[in-house]
Amino acid sequence: MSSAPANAPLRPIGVLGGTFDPIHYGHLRLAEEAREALALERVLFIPAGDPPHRPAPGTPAAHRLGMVRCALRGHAAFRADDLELRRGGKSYTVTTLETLRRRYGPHRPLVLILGADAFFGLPSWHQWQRLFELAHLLVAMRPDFPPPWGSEPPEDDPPEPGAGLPPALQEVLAVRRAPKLAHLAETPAGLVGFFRNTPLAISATSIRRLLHEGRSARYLLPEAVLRYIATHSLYQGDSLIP
Ligand SMILES: Nc1ncnc2c1ncn2[C@@H]1O[C@H](COP(=O)(O)OP(=O)(O)OP(=O)(O)O)[C@@H](O)[C@H]1O
Ligand SMILES: O=C(O)c1ccc[n+]([C@@H]2O[C@H](COP(=O)([O-])O)[C@@H](O)[C@H]2O)c1
Repeated sequence: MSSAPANAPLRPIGVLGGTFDPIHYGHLRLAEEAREALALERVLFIPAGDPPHRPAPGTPAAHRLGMVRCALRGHAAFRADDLELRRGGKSYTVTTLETLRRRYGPHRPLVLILGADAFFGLPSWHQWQRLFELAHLLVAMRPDFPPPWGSEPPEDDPPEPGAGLPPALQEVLAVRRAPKLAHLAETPAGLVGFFRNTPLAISATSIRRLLHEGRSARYLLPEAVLRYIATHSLYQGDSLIP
């Protein structure tokens, strides 16, 4: 039985989709900081079966899911969710959010967490405008990409959208940008929050490259994931490196 009072506000659910080839500390730290900042009840890590905007991943979906499960073990609020793997076809985020909206009901805040690189490409996503009907967006910094906001504002001011953003995103932000992150917990969907997460210059691409070259990837991803990779002899072939 839940210990929350009957009229307690519904805590938001975080959603972090990715190819996770492999999962690394950039993903995990982002999810942890988002969980803390927004008091997320849980964060769902959703490996894409067939990621829409990139070539098919070199690593089978079962192994990408296996690595996510290894990485999340022991964290009570983090869950691997294989809904996109079970669904088959292109892993459109809009379809995933429709499923989650049915699962959690109309009132629960859903927060789609994504890095600045993914956010810049948003206008090319399948039915991207529908995403805002289904969830909020929390946009995180990535050191190798320009931040989605312009010059760095003083700590207490909300960051302003950057001039380099595609016009379609500027239009969306003019209406939907949340002045405070806390607003994302107050309604089910529709806002965009900019997140001052700890910038970590870690990517799955750089990890695949290190492993392919026989170099160490320690401390870029959990030891349990490195053991999984060794056990299953992953990331040894040329075709896995772009
Ligand atoms: N270091 C990071 N900091 C913040 N966000 C990240 C980081 N790495 C990945 N993300 C975000 O996590 C989500 C899933 O990323 P993905 O699984 O594609 O990892 P990746 O490291 O970008 O992979 P690849 O190098 O293969 O493109 C995306 O929204 C991405 O922007
Ligand atoms: O729905 C879309 O059209 C769409 C287009 C590109 C990316 N996505 C999702 O964005 C997440 C990050 O994608 P990627 O390729 O950076 O791993 C992952 O969950 C993808 O399924 C979704």
